[in-house]
Amino acid sequence: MVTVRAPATSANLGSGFDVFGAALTRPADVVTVEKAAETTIEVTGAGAQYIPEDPEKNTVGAVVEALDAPARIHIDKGVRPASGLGSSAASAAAAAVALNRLYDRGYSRSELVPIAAEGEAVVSGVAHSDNVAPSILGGFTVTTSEGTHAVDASIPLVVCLPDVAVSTRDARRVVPETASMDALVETVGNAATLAVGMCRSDPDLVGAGMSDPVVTPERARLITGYDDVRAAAFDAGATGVTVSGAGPAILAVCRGGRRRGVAAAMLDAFADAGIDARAYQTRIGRGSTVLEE
Ligand SMILES: Nc1ncnc2c1ncn2[C@@H]1O[C@H](COP(=O)(O)OP(=O)(O)OP(=O)(O)O)[C@@H](O)[C@H]1O
Ligand SMILES: N[C@@H](CCO)C(=O)O
Repeated sequence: MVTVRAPATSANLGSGFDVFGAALTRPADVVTVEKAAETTIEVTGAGAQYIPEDPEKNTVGAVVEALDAPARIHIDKGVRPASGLGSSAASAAAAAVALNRLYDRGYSRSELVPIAAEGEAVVSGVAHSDNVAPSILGGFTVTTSEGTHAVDASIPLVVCLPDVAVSTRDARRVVPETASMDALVETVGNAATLAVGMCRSDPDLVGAGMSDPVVTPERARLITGYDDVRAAAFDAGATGVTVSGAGPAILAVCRGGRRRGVAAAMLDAFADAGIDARAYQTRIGRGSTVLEE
């Protein structure tokens, strides 16, 4: 038996659509696997009632297939589905690390990233790796078709999760098919600024580099109260605010000591819009951890 904890993640970070990702210290999924002749999946925890236990429909089932590793699997969800916090990816990441150990497949953490990404194709139609990469490797990650680079960074964050669901599949439909050269130049500049900020663990640079003129404005329209929550976070001292992944969670970058005030301001703004929400005071953290084997 092997048990692995895989953290929630925030993908895109604004300017790095389908490329950037960051592991969060909390929340997390915990997946336990035991060898079995046939794969069965049991799901408990946050939003379990919305998650299929059929291996054909669960992200973990695709990982079992890719590793040829049938197992009795228990998923304890800490990351609510359709959150923008890499819920589907956290389960897939934990399962990839756990099944690799259980069956002694010998893949490196980096080699497990595309394997876990097969699960994302099951739910969103695209095997994007920007959530599974940080959930496995930890830190800030840059993922391209050539592979993933991970950087340890110490950046305080708040993620505010409203009590509404936005599926990645739906949120990908609003992504523009084209962008102007001006928008491209602005985005490249911002993404590069953010990457430098991560290497320096500088929340001012990271926050400034999250601005994105292409995808985020379209995604923000799907989140009731977004503009007010964003403004409230800036007023409380956030250095940057954007949609986390495909939403509806909203990510705020903070300097040390500002998270409590930023979290309270974001919750108040959602409440003013008539929406219940919860806030996680978190930071960029480590990837999947083996808890028991
Ligand atoms: N193991 C799993 N954990 C969570 N969701 C799963 C899992 N397997 C299948 N799903 C399905 O995936 C969908 C949620 O995935 P989706 O990518 O939309 O959200 P997310 O992972 O929270 O978001 P994001 O990728 O934007 O961070 C739901 O329809 C859910 O039923
Ligand atoms: N890059 C993905 C992350 C969400 O899973 C998107 O924004 O659609």
